[in-house]
Amino acid sequence: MSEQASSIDYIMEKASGPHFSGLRLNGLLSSLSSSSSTSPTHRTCSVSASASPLTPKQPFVIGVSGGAASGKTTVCDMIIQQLHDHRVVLVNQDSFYRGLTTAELERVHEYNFDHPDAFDTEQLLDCIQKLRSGQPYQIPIYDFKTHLRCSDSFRQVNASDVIILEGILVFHDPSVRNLMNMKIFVDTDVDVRLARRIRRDTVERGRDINFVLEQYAKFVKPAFDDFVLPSKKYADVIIPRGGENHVAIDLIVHNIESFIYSAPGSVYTGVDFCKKLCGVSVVRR
Ligand SMILES: Nc1ncnc2c1ncn2[C@@H]1O[C@H](COP(=O)(O)OP(=O)(O)O)[C@@H](O)[C@H]1O
Ligand SMILES: O=c1ccn([C@@H]2O[C@H](COP(=O)(O)O)[C@@H](O)[C@H]2O)c(=O)[nH]1
Repeated sequence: MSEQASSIDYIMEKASGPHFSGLRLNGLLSSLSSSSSTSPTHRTCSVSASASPLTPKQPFVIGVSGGAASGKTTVCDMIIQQLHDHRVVLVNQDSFYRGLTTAELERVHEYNFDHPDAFDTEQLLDCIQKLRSGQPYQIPIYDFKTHLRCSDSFRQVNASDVIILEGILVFHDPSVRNLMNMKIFVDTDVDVRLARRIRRDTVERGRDINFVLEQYAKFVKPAFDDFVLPSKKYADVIIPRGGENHVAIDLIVHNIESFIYSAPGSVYTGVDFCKKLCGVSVVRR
């Protein structure tokens, strides 16, 4: 054990006598949390109480929405990196795209991938419900080049402390949205999103530039205005500039950790949380 960790243990043990009743971490955290959520100026670090209250050890569900190429995946990766002491699973809404039929494939230029009906939301809901109740799930694998799902392989995900659901329309369906304990919207300038999309779709997804621009004007932009932007109002936290915004990401991670450490039935103790605040790595019991 490091010197820093052992000295924190010493301080906490010393404090755990008659004086310790003054440091009830759960109460402290919940009062901090509720005071921040009532103040508009602290809105960026409040946690939504919209999902049903967490039962012991139930995973914390985070929704991350925003326009295509806004930096959602990048933000999720940064959150996951900082939550390295915990079991975190990332679920991409993209994995739940319905594979196109032969007829749809023949007229792929006319297919709207940005409409809510393009996703199998029933299956996505089933996935989040199962993961939330601690069951494993086999997530489909969608191929952006063929517009089909792999018929014989899946991504197996297991029970976790935190579930992050990322996608352009994860706030659209109320039954999915209501499973979330925290909702984040990544807000990136429209020109930046288009420039990134052109690069990604031509380089990584092997698309022709004319197809990308035509698809953008015909489907992506109108669907952003009709479905994605209106769902921004459900967000608890709005991150301007996506992954560049380290301050917002640090605040979010801090808030998630305070919930994990203070959840009823948590495997962590108040000492763990104090260690974490002091920058000491905490190992799950
Ligand atoms: N802050 C950033 N600066 C530069 N490029 C970025 C930044 N964030 C994301 N990108 C790039 O933009 C593209 C889309 O980012 P991604 O995180 O996958 O967005 P989304 O998941 O919203 O589609 C990727 O190629 C990624 O590398
Ligand atoms: O076969 C497909 C499926 C989806 N798209 C586009 O992808 C984006 C959503 O992905 P992000 O990772 O959130 O950027 C959406 O705008 C669809 O238009 C596609 O082009 N082809």
